[in-house]
Amino acid sequence: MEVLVPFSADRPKSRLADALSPSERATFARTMLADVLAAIDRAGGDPHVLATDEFDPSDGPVAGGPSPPVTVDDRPLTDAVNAVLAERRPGGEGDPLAVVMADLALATPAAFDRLFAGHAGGDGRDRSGAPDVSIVPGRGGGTNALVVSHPRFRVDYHGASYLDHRRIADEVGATVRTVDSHRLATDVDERSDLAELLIHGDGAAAAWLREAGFSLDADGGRVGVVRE
Ligand SMILES: Nc1nc2c(ncn2[C@@H]2O[C@H](COP(=O)(O)OP(=O)(O)OP(=O)(O)O)[C@@H](O)[C@H]2O)c(=O)[nH]1
Ligand SMILES: C[C@H](OP(=O)(O)O)C(=O)O
Repeated sequence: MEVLVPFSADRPKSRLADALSPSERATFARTMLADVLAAIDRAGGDPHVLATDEFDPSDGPVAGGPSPPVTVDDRPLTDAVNAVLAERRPGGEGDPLAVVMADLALATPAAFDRLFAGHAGGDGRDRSGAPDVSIVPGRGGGTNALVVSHPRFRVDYHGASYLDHRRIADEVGATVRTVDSHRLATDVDERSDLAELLIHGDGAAAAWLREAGFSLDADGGRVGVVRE
């Protein structure tokens, strides 16, 4: 299955400005991207990066790993993803298309395998009974991942996009499966999300955080992070 991975190459992770410098945010975003691409690849997905600017996936902070094709489209996220959906027509002439955000730093191959299950995509899996659209809700009402098998479904990101996507699916007559996954529901946007990565992450991004001096702060209330 083709897996579109939107990536803000030129202006990443502004909400982490209170924890990381601009250059650190760029490196951290690329490191999370590398973890996500590796997990997709190991789940049998075929990643394709949709980036805001040119960059070379093979020339980054993480050696090795997949070096997927990169399409550059500097339009806003929603417009860029909808242009691909309109061209591919997944579930029409085209195979199902997954859309997975590049900041799902806890994602594992098993989590992606559960998401892809049932949506045939040239892998011969039986689609009988499969949903037209699978949605992975993110923290704060977002949409962390989708699998689309309906030619008229379109995205509308930001805000309570999970609810927007359920409405859009209803409007086009698409059946929906909501995928409840702790690992795929955790997108790393803000300082508080870094604790999740230190607790549950075992990839390059978690290692990068530790090497940058971050550790858990469990002194009172919800666990956070401190930086030495
Ligand atoms: N192609 C593309 N990807 C985007 C765009 N904005 C965000 N993304 C990617 O979409 C996913 C979700 O991004 P957000 O967390 O909303 O935005 P972000 O740029 O990572 O972080 P913030 O600057 O804090 O909003 C991440 O994989 C981003 O790299 C965009 O305008 N175009
Ligand atoms: C992509 C977007 O992320 P957020 O802006 O909510 O972090 C969304 O989930 O709709």
